[in-house]
Amino acid sequence: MPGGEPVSLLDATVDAVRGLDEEAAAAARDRQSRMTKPPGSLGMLETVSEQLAGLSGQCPPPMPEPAALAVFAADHGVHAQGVTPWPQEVTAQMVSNFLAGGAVVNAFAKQVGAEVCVVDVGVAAHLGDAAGLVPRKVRMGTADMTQGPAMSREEAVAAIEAGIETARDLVAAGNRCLLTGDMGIANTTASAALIAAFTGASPAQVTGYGTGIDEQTYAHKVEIVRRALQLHRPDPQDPVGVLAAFGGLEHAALAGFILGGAALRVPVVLDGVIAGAAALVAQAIAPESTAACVAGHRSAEPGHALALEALGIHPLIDLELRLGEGSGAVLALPLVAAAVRALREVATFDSAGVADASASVVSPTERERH
Ligand SMILES: Cc1cc2ncn([C@H]3O[C@H](COP(=O)(O)O)[C@@H](O)[C@H]3O)c2cc1C
Ligand SMILES: O=C(O)c1cccnc1
Repeated sequence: MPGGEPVSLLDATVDAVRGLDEEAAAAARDRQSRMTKPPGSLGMLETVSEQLAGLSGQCPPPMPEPAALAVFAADHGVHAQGVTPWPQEVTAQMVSNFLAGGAVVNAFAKQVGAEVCVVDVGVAAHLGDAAGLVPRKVRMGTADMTQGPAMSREEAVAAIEAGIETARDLVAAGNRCLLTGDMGIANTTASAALIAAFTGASPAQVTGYGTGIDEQTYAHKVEIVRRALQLHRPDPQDPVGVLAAFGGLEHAALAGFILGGAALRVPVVLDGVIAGAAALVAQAIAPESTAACVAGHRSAEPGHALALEALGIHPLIDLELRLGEGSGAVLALPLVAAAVRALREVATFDSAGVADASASVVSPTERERH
C-alpha cells in the first residue's frame, strides 16, 4: 500500500486466520456416517477428522505428516520468588539435553517420527551457537511479575512473531502438523497467572504443583499468583498487555506459533498447561485460531482443564502427565493421524457392500452400480 503503514507480521497473520470450512467439515461428517462402522463409534476421532477437514478445506484432509515439534525455551523472573525447587540454570541445561537428543520428549518424538526443533526465545544464559538451536532470544528471561511487568509490549510482540516465523518455516519445510513444546523453569506460575487473567478463575483454582512442591511452597505459589494479578489488574481484551504483565517469552512465542499454524491452516497439537495458557492468548488475539488447535492431552495441572474449557476443546488423552516439553502433544500425534487415516481409507457401506442398519441388504446389482 503506497504511503500506508507497513502491515506487521502479527497483523497480517491475524488477518489470515479463518474458522473452519463448513462444507468440508460437513462432507467429513457425512462420510463418517457412511463408513463401515456404527455411526459415532469413533467418538472424538470423528470430531478430529471433521475439524481437520474443515481446517484444510478438503475432505478427506491430508495426513498430518510429517509433524514437527517446536520447543520454545525461556526463563522467568518470578523464579526469584521461590515458586519451584529447581535452579533456573536447568532451563539452559535442558536445552542442551534436547539438542543432544536426551530428553523424554526426544524419545517420544522418535517413537512417533516427529522432528524436534528447539527455539531460544529468552533463556537467561548465553547459549552461543549451539548446534541445531534456533536463536530467537528476545531478552535474557523475563522480569519478576510480582515487581512490575515481565516484559515490554514490544518484547511480547517480538516473541509472538518469533513463534509465527517458526510455524511458517516448519510448514515451508514440508511439515503438515505442528506440535507445541516448552521449557522454562517456573513457567507453571506464569501459566497460572495467564489462565486466571483470561478465565477469571481464582489463583487457588489455577495454581498447581508444577514439577513437584510441598504444601508450604504451594501456598506461597498461590499467594505469588494472587499478588501478580493484584498488581497488574489484567484486561483480557488486551492480550499483548496480559502477556507483557506475566510473561513468559515462551508463552508469547507459543501463541504466535498457534496463530501461524492457524493462518496456514495446519493443525497445531497442544501439549499441557503452558500451551493451554498460550492458546488463550492466541484466542484473545484471533478467536478463530482455536479452530486449528487439537488438545493432545490433559495435564495434571488444575489450570489446564480450566484453560481447555475456556477454549472449548477436549483433550484426546489423560495419562496424568505433568512434564511439559511437548510430551503429551507428541504422544497424541498417532491418534490425530489415525483419525485422518480412518476418514481417508475406511470403506463406506456402499463401496464395501456391507449392509447398514437402515438398508438391511445391499443387492449385488446395487453394489455393482457403485
Ligand atoms: C529436569 C526437568 C525437565 C523438564 N522438562 C519439562 N519441565 C517442565 O517443568 C518446568 C515448569 O515447572 P515449574 O513451574 O514447577 O518450574 C518447565 O520447564 C516445564 O517445561 C521440566 C522440569 C525439570 C526440572
Ligand atoms: O502441564 C504441563 O505441561 C506441565 C506440568 C508441570 C510442569 N511442567 C509442565
